[in-house]
Amino acid sequence: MSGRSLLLKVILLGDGGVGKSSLMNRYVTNKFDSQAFHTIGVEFLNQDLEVDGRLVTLQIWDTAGQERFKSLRTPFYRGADCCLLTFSIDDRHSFENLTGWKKEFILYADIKEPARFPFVVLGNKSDKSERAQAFELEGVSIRFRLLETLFRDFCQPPSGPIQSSFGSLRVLRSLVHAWVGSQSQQLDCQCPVVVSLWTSHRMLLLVFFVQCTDSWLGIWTFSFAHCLYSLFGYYAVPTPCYHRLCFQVSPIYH
Ligand SMILES: Nc1nc2c(ncn2[C@@H]2O[C@H](COP(=O)(O)OP(=O)(O)OP(=O)(O)O)[C@@H](O)[C@H]2O)c(=O)[nH]1
Repeated sequence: MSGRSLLLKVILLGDGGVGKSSLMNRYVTNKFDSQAFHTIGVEFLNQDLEVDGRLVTLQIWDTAGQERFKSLRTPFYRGADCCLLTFSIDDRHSFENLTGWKKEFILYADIKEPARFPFVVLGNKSDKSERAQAFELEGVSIRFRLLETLFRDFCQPPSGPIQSSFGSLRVLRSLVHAWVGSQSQQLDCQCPVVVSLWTSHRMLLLVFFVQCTDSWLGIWTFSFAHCLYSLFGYYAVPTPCYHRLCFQVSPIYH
């Protein structure tokens, strides 16, 4: 391993109770507290990773999702390298609110080119699939229309090759690698991908890599996934491989 560590600031945003603190603690300390309290303001933990032989320190900032803590969390958005927009799959509003979270982040982090900024959407609490299925019955397409809107919104075709402030998407991929373990080992692509993965404690991650060199391919991929879901109730997971675009099909819930 070479050189000094590269520090990467990652911000977790999302409604109160979606599980941001739990995600962070699970990732860094491998602990899960079913009686977790609401965060007040912000907290952060560091996690070291090795990426391509280089040491990267992820500084993960967990923020308070409740509205009353807005003024306490927003000053910490500046300087972020990546924003993880988190929702709970059993709470549709937490998903609908992601657009607002994204706007808040762009404003307070003073992001000049939002279309080039790496946002990742995480859907947490996959173990609560029964409630999520109730949403399905309420209106099957609502959630996916939202996903599509969000995806399109995030996936404005960039004007040039992606140049994130920390070099490349490799670091982000490594974050997801570490997060979801061995299942994500094939995450090596240059296009936006929609991934659904279960972690060891059954969190579903819907990960949208939205900064990419070829957005149109991503939109096509997403449409394909959407079609599969509409037709068969299955979600297509492009096994991320840019040159040989191949698909695994997995049920979105258990
Ligand atoms: N069933 C289930 N519960 C979870 C999961 N992740 C978190 N929780 C629970 O959800 C509750 C809220 O989790 P937190 O991690 O505190 O949520 P938060 O988003 O940090 O909330 P704020 O601090 O208010 O912004 C806690 O009781 C957790 O135990 C999960 O994957 N499945």
